[in-house]
Amino acid sequence: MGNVALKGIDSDTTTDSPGRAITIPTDSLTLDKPDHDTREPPAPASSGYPSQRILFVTAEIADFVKVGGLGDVSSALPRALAAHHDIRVLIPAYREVRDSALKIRRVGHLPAYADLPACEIGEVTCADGLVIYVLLCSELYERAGGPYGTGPGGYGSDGWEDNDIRFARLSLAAAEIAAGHAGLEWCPQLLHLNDWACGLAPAYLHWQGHNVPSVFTIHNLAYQGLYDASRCAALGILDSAFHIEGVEYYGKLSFMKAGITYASHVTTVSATYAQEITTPEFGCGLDGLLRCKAQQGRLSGIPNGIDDSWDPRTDAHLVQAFSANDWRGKRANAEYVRHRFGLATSAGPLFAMVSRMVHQKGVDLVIEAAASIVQAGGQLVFIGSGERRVEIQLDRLAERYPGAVGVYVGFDEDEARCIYAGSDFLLMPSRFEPCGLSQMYAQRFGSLPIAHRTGGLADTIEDGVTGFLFDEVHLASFMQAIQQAFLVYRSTELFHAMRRAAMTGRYHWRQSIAPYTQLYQRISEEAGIEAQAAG
Ligand SMILES: Nc1ncnc2c1ncn2[C@@H]1O[C@H](COP(=O)(O)OP(=O)(O)O[C@H]2O[C@H](CO)[C@@H](O)[C@H](O)[C@H]2O)[C@@H](O)[C@H]1O
Repeated sequence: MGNVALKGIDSDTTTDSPGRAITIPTDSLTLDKPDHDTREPPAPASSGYPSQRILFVTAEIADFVKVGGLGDVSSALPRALAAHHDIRVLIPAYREVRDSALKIRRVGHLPAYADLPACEIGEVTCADGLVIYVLLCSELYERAGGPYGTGPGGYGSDGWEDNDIRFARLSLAAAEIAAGHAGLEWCPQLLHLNDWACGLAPAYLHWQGHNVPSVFTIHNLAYQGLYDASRCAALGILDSAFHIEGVEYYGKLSFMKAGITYASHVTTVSATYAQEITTPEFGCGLDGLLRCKAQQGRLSGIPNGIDDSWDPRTDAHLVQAFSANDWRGKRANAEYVRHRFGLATSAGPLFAMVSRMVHQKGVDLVIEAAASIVQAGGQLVFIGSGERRVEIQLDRLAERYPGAVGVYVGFDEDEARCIYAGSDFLLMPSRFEPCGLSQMYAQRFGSLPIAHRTGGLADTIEDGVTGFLFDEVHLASFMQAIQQAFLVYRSTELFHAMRRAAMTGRYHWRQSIAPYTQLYQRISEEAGIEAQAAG
């Protein structure tokens, strides 16, 4: 693949410093493409594999409650997999579930176990037919606040004081349903578990002697569900399981480690992150265990996708629909965002950050870069919530640069969609990023991501084609990428070519069906063989 300076662009406008031309791989360009092309490359066939009954277990789902990307995945992936499998979801019955208009039918009951209270299982059928089991236990789940605590922005175990009980209850419910002990008419053949909140499920299955295969997906290794060892008895965890090859992690009980240790297979949400977490730099103290899983062929990366609702031609949240080559609609969204955030009319580029405002996301770097962006004629909008200290810094930034920096501290998906549609560039200097959905949404909406070359960002952004990547999480490296973005912005033809390339949809959940299906089949066969051998 050759990298050449783009034909027809004045070389002066594509060079920021001697010898540093902005280049674009010629065979990736879609310069002559007439319109936004969302055709997917054909996904590898999954039809040769039998359909399975799968219980997808999660602490959040965008249908009811979403803190971040896990909520999106939990809503979209089971729906995509439903094309091939009988897949149902299990979530706690949070207040938002009870308050929704959907009818809850009581279908099962689970007894108390250790300090985990008895609970009931309700069944909800969404308008599109997706069946969601909800764990009814008002003392644990019906509260004013988020799924993990009152503070927004994290998947942490440091929120509600009884999160160990709340999520052990969820995990045990999943295990009991899989073992056929919940009184449901439906019994899964396989569990698909997500992040630390479900980590104890395969452990309970193992301790209770049930051979049900499970996939444990890591969406973010940094949030581990760590608790004092003295909590084991309350959660029904035997002393004999509290050791280095069980659930013990540097003297603490780790839900994340339980999931990794006892699940049949561990996945994470991009190929690069699957490799990164086997290193001390990204492994959060679990890299040794993860290296071992990788050597056994029990760790893989299956990238996230995005669903059909992310389409600028049809998204009803936007002030005006648009497509590639129809930039009037995109400009109308930019005007809306500028107006909404109190920014001045400007011919300069609009940079955006849509994110949980936490250390992972590198918002400190964006705050550092803000002065240079504004001085160069750019504007910035932020939407997000998270660490209070960061929120205050953002508010100060907006006060310092009235008309050039706008901040909304909070969570609002409709506004987030307008910002992806209205912005020219999305800033994502994440220190690590398991996959990242925001950069895919931005690309689909013609906003070019400027991102750290890590995890899923490295896998989903083509530097100089569909966005910009930089190598080191420090200001100088980030600023180089921002300077490239300014240069491209000034060269309309190149800018529009990159936008078109970014908008050409390549990341769809349909592409995840085959790899998950193949994995489900493999671990089911292995469980069957082991069961026969054991019998
Ligand atoms: N203030 C706000 N208002 C409205 N919407 C907001 C918002 N702040 C964030 N969002 C939305 O939240 C989602 C964020 O998803 P990401 O995947 O980019 O990151 P997150 O770290 O939450 O997810 C983790 O899990 C996912 C799923 O696997 C991985 O992709 C990711 O790398 C990992 O860190 C996007 O839908 C974004 O639009």
